[in-house]
Amino acid sequence: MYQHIKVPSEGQKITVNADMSLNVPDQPIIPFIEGDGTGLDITPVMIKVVDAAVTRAYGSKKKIHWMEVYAGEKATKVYGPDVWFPTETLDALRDYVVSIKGPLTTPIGGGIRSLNVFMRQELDLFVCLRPIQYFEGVPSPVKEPEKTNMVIFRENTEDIYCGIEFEAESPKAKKLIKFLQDELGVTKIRFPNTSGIGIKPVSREGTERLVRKAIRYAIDNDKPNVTLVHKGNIMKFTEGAFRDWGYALAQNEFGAELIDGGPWCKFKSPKTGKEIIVKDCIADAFLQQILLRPAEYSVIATLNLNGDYISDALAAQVGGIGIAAGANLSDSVACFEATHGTAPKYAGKDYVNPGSEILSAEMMLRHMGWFEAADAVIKSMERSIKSKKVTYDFARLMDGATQVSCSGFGQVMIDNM
Ligand SMILES: NC(=O)C1=CN([C@@H]2O[C@H](COP(=O)(O)OP(=O)(O)OC[C@H]3O[C@@H](n4cnc5c(N)ncnc54)[C@H](OP(=O)(O)O)[C@@H]3O)[C@@H](O)[C@H]2O)C=CC1
Ligand SMILES: O=C(O)CCC(=O)C(=O)O
Ligand SMILES: [Mg+2]
Repeated sequence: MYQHIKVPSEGQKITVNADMSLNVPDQPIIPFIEGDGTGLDITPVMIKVVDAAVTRAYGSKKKIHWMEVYAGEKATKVYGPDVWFPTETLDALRDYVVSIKGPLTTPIGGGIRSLNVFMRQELDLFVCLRPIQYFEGVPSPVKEPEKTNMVIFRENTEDIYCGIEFEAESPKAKKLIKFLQDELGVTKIRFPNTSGIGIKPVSREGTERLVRKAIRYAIDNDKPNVTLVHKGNIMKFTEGAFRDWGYALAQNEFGAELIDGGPWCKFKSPKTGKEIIVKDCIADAFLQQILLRPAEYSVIATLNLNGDYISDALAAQVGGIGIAAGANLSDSVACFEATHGTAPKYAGKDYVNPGSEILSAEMMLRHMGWFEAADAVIKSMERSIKSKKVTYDFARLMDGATQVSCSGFGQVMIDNM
């Protein structure tokens, strides 16, 4: 069926029911993309730790059958020099429903466009879910890191991030500038002859499906508030519309009522009866609020680029992107991945923290309903950090730490299971 992907001889596919719940067999086949750069280091460690957690939780009753699929530099070696994201990789990620990937490199300026963005768009993985959780003992630059407890819902398919761009002085950029000037009456492009042009599409459908997921998450997980983060004062019809559509959805679909004339609004959780507040914050102010008043923010719904910046900033508050986990989700398909990139200077050195990909796998196990295995990962992570046997990123900030390698930390986690 596939050209280069080898389907494991044992194991079955995860399937999706009509109501979008999953059928997870005891022996599921899970596709994984190793990733570029430090993906080579962290992905094998993630697999070992997850296998140990599954065995710890279920003995021989359950087992993941890993199926390697290719993207990035490895794909060009397997499929040929220009094949960065083979169609059969997309097919496998879609067909097998739940997958995990290491980071993929995107060159700056020229070269290929982001393979990560490509995958999210092609599979319509419209939610980038990034929980920010603090583990006791993790060194943090803030005084009270435990007050940072947020979950980011980042729109994953739209915005300036989606790659509609035209290079300065190219015929297309010239044509677009002329169209803007002649047809749309745009008079204020500073340096029109040398401007590159980027387009920022933000739709009502795209906003609503993201904000709906964020509000449902708040209901299902007993969270006190959802904050729409935007730069709508400046970009009125994209980021401002995101805010307005988000508030309208809260009122129309969840029955939220205005607080003191709005725009903040609130509704009672149908699960707990507690109030959930829907509010908004302009993105620049938000970046200082999360440092100064983190306890006031819980679920964050935001646009693609804001969500990218906010993810790394919040991760730093609880110890850095070495332990920042994430998921790309559609209504049916899920591909889990760390928040960080390929950290090329550390590639192949068995050096970096595998925690972010391990915790992304923990989210994957929870998504599959394998809660006991997910709990085993979390407990082991807690114990391992407390033991102070940690990778360089924590060791350089922790008193009395013993620095271990990437694979060494994986072993520490397995020993602590
Ligand atoms: N989803 C994806 O696949 C993503 C891909 N990328 C791509 O990755 C490439 C490199 O991007 P770059 O901007 O350097 O960002 P990275 O996230 O790769 O690295 C930035 C810094 O974060 C720290 N860091 C990253 N990974 C780890 C880890 N596992 N453990 C501990 N610390 C870590 C390191 O800090 P220090 O130097 O202090 O040790 C590193 O120098 C780019 O091509 C980018 O496009 C970026 C983000 C996401
Ligand atoms: O696609 C990339 O190279 C970067 C993506 C990124 O930084 C992210 O999704 O957080
Ligand atoms: Mg990023």
